[in-house]
Amino acid sequence: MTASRDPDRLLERAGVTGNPDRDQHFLVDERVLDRLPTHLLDDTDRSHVLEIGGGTGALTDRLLSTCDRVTTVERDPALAEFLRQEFAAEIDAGRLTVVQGDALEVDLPDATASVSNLPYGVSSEITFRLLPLGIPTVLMFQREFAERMAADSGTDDYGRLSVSAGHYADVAVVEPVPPTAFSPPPAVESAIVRTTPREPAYVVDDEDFFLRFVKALFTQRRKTLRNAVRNTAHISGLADPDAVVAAADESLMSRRAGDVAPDEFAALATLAAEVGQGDGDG
Ligand SMILES: C[S@@+](CC[C@H](N)C(=O)[O-])C[C@H]1O[C@@H](n2cnc3c(N)ncnc32)[C@H](O)[C@@H]1O
Repeated sequence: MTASRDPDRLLERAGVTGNPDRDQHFLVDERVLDRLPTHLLDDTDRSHVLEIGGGTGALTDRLLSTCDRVTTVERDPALAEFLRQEFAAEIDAGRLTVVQGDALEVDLPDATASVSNLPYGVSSEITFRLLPLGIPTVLMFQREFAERMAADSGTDDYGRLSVSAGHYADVAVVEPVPPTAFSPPPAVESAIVRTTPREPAYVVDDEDFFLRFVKALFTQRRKTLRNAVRNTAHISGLADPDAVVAAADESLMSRRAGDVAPDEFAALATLAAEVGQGDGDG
């Protein structure tokens, strides 16, 4: 990091205070900022790192020190303009691209990894744009969200978020972060999560159906899958849930959603899409 880019000076130069209504909580704890990129595994390809929510550039600066090239996406036009001025030399050298826009809408580049302090209001939507890219990520989340995402089957926190994330990646909470690390401090605790892409054991052709199916089954997490598949057909859109129950492994159907691993859900969703859609469009 260059000394003139310590987080407080960046905030001062940008002339902002951070607006929680716009998901703006800037990291000001230098140790947390320094550690964020180090949570990428050693063998991670750092040739092009994607940052969502550049803010005033405190993390962008760290990424430029540890990675070859960075693209940062920032929705706020004033902050994007500040980043363009502050980092003009890096932009001219072809090491930084600032994209002004909504990370849910802009085309994301072919990055090799992502390190981001995410806007919490849209962290779920952004995560499910990033994970299908199949790249390693280190992301800051609201702590409760992070714990649900990383939860193992059989625990209270395990749910549709853990299954959907676990389908794409191995997920680990690597560091808790207190509100005092941010300006202004958020009302919630935070945590840094590392995701390492994995090849799902079952390729799900229809991701939308998979996510809808898992969501539906977790609305009945205390019922056996046999009952949950039948009772939630109106949510998952299955035309013929009985056909799914008949075709699926009997012992799996006797278990509850909270005890079923992501790969088992993927296999069941693949089967359900094949045999449970009825004759029509499902
Ligand atoms: C939690 S702050 C992090 C800022 C900076 N990276 C840091 O660590 O200090 C999130 C940033 O994301 C921006 N943001 C909010 N919603 C966004 C969206 N949908 N797409 C892109 N950026 C967004 C905010 O303006 C803010 O600068």
